[in-house]
Amino acid sequence: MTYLLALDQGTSSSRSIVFDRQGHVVAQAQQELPQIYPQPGWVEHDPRLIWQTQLDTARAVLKQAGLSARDIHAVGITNQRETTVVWNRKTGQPIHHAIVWQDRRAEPACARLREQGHAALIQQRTGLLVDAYFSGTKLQWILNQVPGARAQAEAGELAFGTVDSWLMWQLTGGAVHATDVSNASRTMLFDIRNNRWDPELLALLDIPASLMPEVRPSSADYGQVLPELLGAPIRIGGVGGDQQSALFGQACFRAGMAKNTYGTGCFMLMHTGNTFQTSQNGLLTTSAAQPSHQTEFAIEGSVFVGGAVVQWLRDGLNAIQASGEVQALAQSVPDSGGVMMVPAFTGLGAPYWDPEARGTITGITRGTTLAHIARAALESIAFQSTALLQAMSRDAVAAGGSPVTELRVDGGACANDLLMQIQADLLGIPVVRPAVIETTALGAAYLAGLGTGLYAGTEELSSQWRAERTFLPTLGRAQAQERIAHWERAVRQATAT
Ligand SMILES: Nc1ncnc2c1ncn2[C@@H]1O[C@H](COP(=O)(O)OP(=O)(O)O)[C@@H](O)[C@H]1O
Ligand SMILES: O=P(O)(O)OC[C@H](O)CO
Repeated sequence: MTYLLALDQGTSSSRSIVFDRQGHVVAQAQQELPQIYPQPGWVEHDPRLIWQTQLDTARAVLKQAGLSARDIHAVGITNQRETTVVWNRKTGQPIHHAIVWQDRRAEPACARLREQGHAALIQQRTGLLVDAYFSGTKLQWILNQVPGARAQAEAGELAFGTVDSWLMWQLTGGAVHATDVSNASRTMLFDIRNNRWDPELLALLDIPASLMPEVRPSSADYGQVLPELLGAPIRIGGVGGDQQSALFGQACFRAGMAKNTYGTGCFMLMHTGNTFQTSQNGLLTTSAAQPSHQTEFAIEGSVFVGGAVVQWLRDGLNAIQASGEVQALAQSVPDSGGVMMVPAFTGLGAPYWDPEARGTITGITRGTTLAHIARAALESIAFQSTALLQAMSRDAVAAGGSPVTELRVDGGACANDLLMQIQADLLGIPVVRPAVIETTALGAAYLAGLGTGLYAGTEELSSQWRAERTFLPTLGRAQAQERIAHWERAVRQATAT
């Protein structure tokens, strides 16, 4: 048998999964990653723990699967994106904690970039809107704030990387300082049409080019895992940012194919083929995972509070004991009884982009119960995702394509059948849940398999993709539109607060 090992380094945990050649999960191991909150709005990780937890799970999963490193054909890496690590090339030690993608400390630097009129250039080159979310201004912050960092950087002593680069450096004992195009596209420093670091943007943010990792396709030779780490050397054959990796694992390889990941937040990506297209509807353009040197793009939108609204029902309202109980509670009523929840706990993301918006629950009457609120909470996940998909479809049509015709889903909350049915009803298109919902890790395994010649091409991967269940819309379009209009009214109320 031939196996692939995916290392999936996420925001809240490090996971390792062994897949067989057909893409079935053979074994998985997971460890929590401690979060560090030094100040309001700041979020950090200890890079040494990122590495340690990842290595521990890789060792654990091989043990669980009863395999040795020699049984593993190749390793694929997928990771939380944008999170920024800077380390000393000689000692291999990080010079600061990793600044996590959620961290807002670079907002003043971004405001300056916007005020100085650089937003249009940045969007043209990188596909991104100027925001503290991306790595560029986090890296700039480290160089400016960590004592001695700038001088060391200018002397060529430091290396920058997103989490994939950091893991590769550790896995190869410092032999490889590289990243893939999909991770690079989240830095706000990468020219996504020409697949290279942009000298003008590096200069604008005052970042010496010597810090930057070499950029390779998502399927490529990324060196070998040191034999002492897992027991034998293994080739690293694939790397992808987690959302692009999920798009790949969902076999969305062609323009117009889209996936939504329902985790803490929701991340929706639509492949746009080889065409670079900036969104006219508040979405981002990003590099898709690229198995070859051919550029491929995606349009992306994210919802900040997705499954997290269910955590709030559990921890904030004590309405349920465990996330999985929300379905039964919400199903105990036929509808939300006119209650509408906009979970703008931390502002609203795409396509609304309102950092000042705050959560609202409207339409409460004497008859409202916790069950109505739970139903409205689930609906809010689907409404927010609907707004993203509608924005994407408008972008696709504006570029001469067609609206999205099917949505593939994954992530923890896609296990909720009621949520998936509500989603299909609102969208008016089939919502398809695959047999393997570990699509992020699967994407990395597939990229590694392609990079090492295990698969002939993406057609073979498309033929391996299997639906577990398809949710078809049952609600009339007029009714769906009425409900969406109600949601949009509620959003206007939440943004007016
Ligand atoms: N049955 C369910 N219905 C709705 N939400 C759920 C359900 N099960 C888990 N969730 C939510 O999904 C999220 C966990 O999904 P996961 O993909 O593990 O997230 P992440 O990768 O962001 O940590 C949590 O926010 C949880 O509340
Ligand atoms: O680690 P996740 O799944 O929360 O994903 C984080 C995203 O990559 C952030 O852009």
